Amino acid sequence: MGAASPSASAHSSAPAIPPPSMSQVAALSAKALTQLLSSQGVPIAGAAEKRDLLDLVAANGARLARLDLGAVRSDIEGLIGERSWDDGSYGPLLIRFAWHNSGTYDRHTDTGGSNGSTMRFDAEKSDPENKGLSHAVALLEPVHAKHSFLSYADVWTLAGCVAIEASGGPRVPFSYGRVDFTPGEAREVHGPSGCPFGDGKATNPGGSRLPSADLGPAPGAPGGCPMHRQEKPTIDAMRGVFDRLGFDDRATVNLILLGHQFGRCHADVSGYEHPWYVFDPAHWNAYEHGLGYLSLYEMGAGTGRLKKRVTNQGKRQWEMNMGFGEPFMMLPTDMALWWDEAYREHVKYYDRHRRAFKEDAVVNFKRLVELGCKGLVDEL
Ligand code: HEM
Repeated sequence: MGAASPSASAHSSAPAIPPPSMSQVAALSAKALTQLLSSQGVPIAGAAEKRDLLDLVAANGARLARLDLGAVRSDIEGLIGERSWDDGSYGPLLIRFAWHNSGTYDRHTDTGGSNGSTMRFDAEKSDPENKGLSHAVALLEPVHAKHSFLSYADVWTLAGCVAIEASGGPRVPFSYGRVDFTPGEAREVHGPSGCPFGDGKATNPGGSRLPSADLGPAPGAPGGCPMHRQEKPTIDAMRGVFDRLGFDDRATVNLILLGHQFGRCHADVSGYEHPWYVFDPAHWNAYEHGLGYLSLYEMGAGTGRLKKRVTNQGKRQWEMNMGFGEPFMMLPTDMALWWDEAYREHVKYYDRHRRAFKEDAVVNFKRLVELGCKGLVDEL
């Protein structure tokens, strides 16, 4: 995945905003259409069916502009700085939530992803990889109740974009128009469970389509052989998941480094412990203030100072204790970005090109949260 093309950001004057196309509008729910029309002062009395609303949109096309989601963004932002939660922020939880909603996409079947908000259904809700995310669902419920012209799928996804920016990262532009599947629609797409869950066994033994952080050492790998061979099962599976999503190695590295500069692991959620970036886990930091991931990897992985430890929950993680209280931690999949030669080149590239890291992060996160979504409309 290359850096954002300069031409995309180099316009000096604001481009004219075209109204949404009819095919984009047709993908909106009746609620969203009502909101769109009301926000532009179009009287909707008597328009009972979606068909009538679409007729009104067609008749008033010139008056329709994109929706301004500023009020939704600021309501979400208002929730994020919660002092009593972890490191004083719900940001990392919301970023992980948006990624887990989207990371189920399968480009081979064009199923999964954030569209449908299938994490409302039991199988995906109780996927062990999604443990802890019910807090995010509950947190965002009032936001959806207040702005119910947006689907859950849109609110959950927008929250991840807002969280990146509210945590000191770049603005991730958002496009809306995801729908919430009814149980019947979800079963039609995914079978009895109604979720993209259960068919990920090749990459995650639990059946989740999300990546497993550790599949254990390769059976029969001789002790002392290079780590990329010893940990081949985990590396092959994570590459398999990101390929299924449609991301190459560079985008994979970019997305994991983006996500795992924020937040922490929780013994009672995943069985792993501690933050990736001890100094300030609630903010975009690793590439902003000197000490990037490469420095961490070089100090740790490169010199053998990241030491393997098995947590009380039986999870293998790598830690470097620099005497700041908590150690820096790495999951086996994080270590894989150093162990695997192809991934490692991208880690090194981003350490030297930190602006490209940020630009790519915006492009890749937006792409991630739009996988499988059709007819989205850019917010104003
Ligand atoms: C191989 C891929 C990945 C694996 C195996 C993985 C695994 C994990 C695990 C085990 C946790 C700890 C959960 C807990 O104990 O609370 C976690 C947390 C987190 N992940 Fe990932 N992850 C991956 C990729 C990503 C990506 C691509 C993003 C976003 C772009 C991301 C964002 C986060 C965030 C922000 C947290 C912290 C959550 C919190 O503090 O509550 N992860 N991840």
